[in-house]
Amino acid sequence: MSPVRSPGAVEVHGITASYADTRVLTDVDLVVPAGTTTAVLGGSGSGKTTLLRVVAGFLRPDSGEVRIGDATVVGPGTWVAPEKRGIGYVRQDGGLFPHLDVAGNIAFGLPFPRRRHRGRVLELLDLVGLDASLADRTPDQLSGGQQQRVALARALALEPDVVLLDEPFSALDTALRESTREATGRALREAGATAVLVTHDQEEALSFADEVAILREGRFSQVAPPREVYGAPVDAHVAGFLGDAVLLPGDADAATVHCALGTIAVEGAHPTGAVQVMLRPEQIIVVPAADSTLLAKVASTTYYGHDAMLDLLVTGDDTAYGSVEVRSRVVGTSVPNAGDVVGLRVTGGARAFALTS
Ligand SMILES: Nc1ncnc2c1ncn2[C@@H]1O[C@H](COP(=O)(O)OP(=O)(O)OP(=O)(O)O)[C@@H](O)[C@H]1O
Repeated sequence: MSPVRSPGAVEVHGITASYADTRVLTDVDLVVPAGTTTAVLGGSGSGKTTLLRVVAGFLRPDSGEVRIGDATVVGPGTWVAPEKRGIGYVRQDGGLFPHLDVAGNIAFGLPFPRRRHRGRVLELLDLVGLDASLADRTPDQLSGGQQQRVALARALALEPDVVLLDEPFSALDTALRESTREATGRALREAGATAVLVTHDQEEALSFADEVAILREGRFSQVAPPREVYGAPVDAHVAGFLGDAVLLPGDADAATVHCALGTIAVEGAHPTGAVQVMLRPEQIIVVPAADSTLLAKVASTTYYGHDAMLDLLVTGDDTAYGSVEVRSRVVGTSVPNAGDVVGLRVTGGARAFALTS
C-alpha cells in the first residue's frame, strides 16, 4: 500500500436534486474535510443515497456544485464522469461479482498488468483484515462480513481519494457488524481516504465518524462532531433522532430552566420563557428515596444486560408542571423493580428549545 496520502475534501454546495418532478435534496451544503469520515444519518427516504449518487456522478443534480479536492466535478457547465472522479463506492449488499473469486473481484478495476500482481491483492486483503487464504474463494463461500470487507478492498484497490459507503453494515448481525465496522474504519484511515458513510443507525454514526450530518426531508438539520450532535442537538427532532431524549415543558431564564425535575442549569444558546426542556436519560440519576426530595415511581423497566431503561412517573414539588414521565438509563447491576419509589437527581446541564421546534 502506498503511504498515507493527503486527498482533498469533499464539498457539496447548494445541491438540489430530484427524480422527475419529486425534489429530494434542497439546497444542501456539506463539507467533509480531507482524510476524515462524515456519517450522513437520516430516516428512510430522507435523501441519503441520493446525495451519495450525486457525489459519485450517478445522478445529475438540478443545481449546485460538488468539489473533490481542487477539482469541481459538478457545477455550472462542468460534469466529470463517475469513473474520472477518483471515488470508490461500497453498496449495502457488497455487489461482488459472483463468477469471480476474491482476488478477481479485488483486482477487477486495476489496469490489466496490475491485475496479475497477486501481491497487491494480498496487501488489500490485509488492509481490510482478511486472511490471504480467502483469495481463491468465490463470494458464496464467504460470510456477509467477509463479503463486505472484500467489497471495501475492491473499492480501495484504485486508491480513490474518496470512498462512499451506502449502509455497508446494515445486513450484518450485531457482532459481525461491529468487527466489520472497525476493520473498515482502520482501512480507511490507513488508506488516508476521505469517506462519507450513509446509515440510519445512530450508534454507528456516532462511533464511526468524525462528523455526523443529520438529514431530514432533504436538508441538513445539523452537522457536527458526534459529542456535539448528541450533547448539543439544535432542536427536539435532532435530539429525538439521535438517541433517547427526555422532553419536558418548562420555563427558561438566562441561566436555568425550571421544570417538574426542579431548577436545572441550561447550556448553549436558548430562548427564554416557555420552552421544551431536553435531557438525556443518563443525566437522570436514580438514588435511594431517602436521599432526595424529588421522588418518582418506577412504571416499567427494560433490561438490556449492560444497562436498563426505566420509565418513571414524577410528581415534582412544583405542581405547575403536574406529573411527567421521564426515562432514566441505569447500569444493569442495579435495576429497581416496577412499582418501587426512588429518588432522582439530575446531573449536567439541560438544553432548552423553542416550543415550535
Ligand atoms: N430512481 C428513483 N426514481 C424516483 N424516485 C426515487 C428514486 N430513487 C429514490 N427515489 C425517492 O427519493 C427519495 C429519497 O430516496 P433515497 O434513496 O435517497 O433515500 P434514503 O434516505 O437513502 O432512504 P433509505 O434509508 O430508505 O435507503 C425517496 O422518497 C425515494 O422513494
